[in-house]
Amino acid sequence: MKGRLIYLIGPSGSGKDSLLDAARERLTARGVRIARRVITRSAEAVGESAEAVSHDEFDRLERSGAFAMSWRANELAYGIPLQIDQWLAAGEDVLVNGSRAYFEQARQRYPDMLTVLLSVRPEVLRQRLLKRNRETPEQIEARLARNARFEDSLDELFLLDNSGDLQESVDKLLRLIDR
Ligand SMILES: Nc1ncnc2c1ncn2[C@@H]1O[C@H](COP(=O)(O)OP(=O)(O)O)[C@@H](O)[C@H]1O
Ligand SMILES: O=P(O)(O)OC[C@H]1O[C@H](OP(=O)(O)OP(=O)(O)O)[C@H](O)[C@@H]1O
Repeated sequence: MKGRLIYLIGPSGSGKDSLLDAARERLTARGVRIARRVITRSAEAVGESAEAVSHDEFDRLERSGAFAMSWRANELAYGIPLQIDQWLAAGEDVLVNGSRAYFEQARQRYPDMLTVLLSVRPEVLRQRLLKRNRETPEQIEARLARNARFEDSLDELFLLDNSGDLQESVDKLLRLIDR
């Protein structure tokens, strides 16, 4: 039996990384793998949950077929290691921190994927991005402007509002996965 891909998407600052970190133990207990992304961000900014590489190294990995999925956004490149296909083939569910712009390509490759769109009220989103303090104010405005592209353009997905308490969002995510 094949495992299921869970494709978590949402605006920058909606809380994808926070949600995955907070849910990690309970996801692991359910046998859900969390894909570790490869990102061309500094090791310092990328944290523990991803692998930082240079642009050259990223291009080399991409050319050699190391990624099941890869995309570019926000001046960065992101790759999901090919290993997820082995996990799925072995019947394990895999959760990926994905991209809205890559949604159709992901769905073509994984037609049965469960898509979860994390959302946050716009005024809360700007405040969270400013408070996170990882990007410059210009980069934050560019990320907020990017969201207009995706309004009403995505379908067949579950909405998960993360404007409130993070633990409640963890509970909602697990309920969606358990359905
Ligand atoms: N439910 C929440 N309540 C309050 N702050 C949150 C919540 N979820 C995330 N945050 C904060 O919002 C900021 C953006 O979250 P992050 O996980 O980095 O988002 P993303 O990975 O989607 O860009 C972080 O500073 C994080 O601590
Ligand atoms: O097409 P989009 O939906 O806009 O997504 C573009 C990229 O931005 C996010 O990355 P990341 O979580 O590293 O950035 P963030 O922390 O700023 O959201 C998301 O996970 C994608 O990799």
